[in-house]
Amino acid sequence: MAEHTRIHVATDAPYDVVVGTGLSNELPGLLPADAERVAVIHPASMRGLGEAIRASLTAAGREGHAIEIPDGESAKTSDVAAFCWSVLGRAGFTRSDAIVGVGGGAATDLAGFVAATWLRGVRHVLIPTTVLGMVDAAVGGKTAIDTPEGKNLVGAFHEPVGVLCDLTLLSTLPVNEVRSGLAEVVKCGFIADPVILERVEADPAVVLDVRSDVLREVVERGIEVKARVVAGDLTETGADGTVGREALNYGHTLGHAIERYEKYTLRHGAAVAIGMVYAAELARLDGRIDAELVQRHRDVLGSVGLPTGYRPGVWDELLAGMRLDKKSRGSQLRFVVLDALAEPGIFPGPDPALLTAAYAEISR
Ligand SMILES: NC(=O)c1ccc[n+]([C@@H]2O[C@H](COP(=O)([O-])OP(=O)(O)OC[C@H]3O[C@@H](n4cnc5c(N)ncnc54)[C@H](O)[C@@H]3O)[C@@H](O)[C@H]2O)c1
Ligand SMILES: O=C(O)C(=O)C[C@@H](O)[C@H](O)[C@H](O)COP(=O)(O)O
Ligand SMILES: [Zn+2]
Repeated sequence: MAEHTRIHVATDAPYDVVVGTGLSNELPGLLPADAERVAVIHPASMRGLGEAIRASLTAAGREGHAIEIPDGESAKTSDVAAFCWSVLGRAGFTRSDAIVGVGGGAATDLAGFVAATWLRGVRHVLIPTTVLGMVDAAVGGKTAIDTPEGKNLVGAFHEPVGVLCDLTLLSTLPVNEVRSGLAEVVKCGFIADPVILERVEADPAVVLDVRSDVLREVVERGIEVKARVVAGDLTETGADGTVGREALNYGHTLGHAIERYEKYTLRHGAAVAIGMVYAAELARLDGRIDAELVQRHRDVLGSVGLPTGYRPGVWDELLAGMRLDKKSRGSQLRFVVLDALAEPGIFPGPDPALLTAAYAEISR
């Protein structure tokens, strides 16, 4: 397979997602030449990598600052954002300076949010270190922090100027994190690129191997789906009458409610996997898809070790959590569903009895 793949994200401020191995030489070329100061925002567990990037920037004549944030979802808070703003302020970051976000999706969501808000927006490059970050979180410009009321409730659309996906960084990633990332990859399979599903079905074990060409292929296919969708509808307005960017939210309505209910101890991808099976059951009960396609969700997700059901007895709490989903309009819930394989659609305001019946199907 080619050493480097460049996937172009053709939005109004276009950029490339570079996928390959040993990509450290690429960073200087992606950073704006006039950025004198560069802040490297990284989680505590990525201190070695963050410091190495900071040192390489300093050696190349820039003023490098490392900003360490907590691991995982606990980075996505207003307190952590305020800490980053404080470091940038004390170091004198101006509008021509830049941010590099390194880490999983939580770190890149926070780094992107800081870049979006500092001086109302400075340029940033993202270096995702998880499968999920590479295939999804670092691409497309959705940045966010959580509030106690729910997930990603505060944020902005702010695109990076470049994304570096160095596959060698995945060598330390626990297999459960690989599984979580594969949920978003599989999501891209169901909403747009069924070849992804065929690759997983052919050999689930090889897809879980971060050194395999198959993992690389499905990651690249997932990035291509995301790049295509966000280029058509960056800010999720669906203005051309199609489902647009909301398609990428497949499985997330229930998924986000479960994540919050679990206090973020369940991986994002695991929650989204359950949410996709729920959305598939909802679509079947509404007569949109058949039982075979629902079973395909369970089989593909289950084959890579993702959960496909959730506990009974918590429906009311989950329903309350879903009301703050960004696709809701007033008191109406809206779900991304499939009308057929690779044909996503919106199901606005399902009957409450249908919502409960679909939950019964995943919580037996
Ligand atoms: N902005 C978007 O479009 C978008 C898309 C999908 C998901 N997300 C967000 O992404 C987040 C989930 O991201 P995630 O699944 O990457 O989880 P994460 O960022 O929480 O990272 C998971 C854990 O793995 C560690 N880690 C990261 N890279 C590692 C590596 N190479 N080796 C060993 N450990 C490593 C992290 O420090 C963390 O403890 C959620 O907050 C989700 O909402 C955003
Ligand atoms: O990029 C998008 O658009 C997505 O919906 C991708 C999702 O995988 C991602 O988890 C996203 O952060 C969810 O967005 P939200 O708008 O529901 O917060
Ligand atoms: Zn997601």
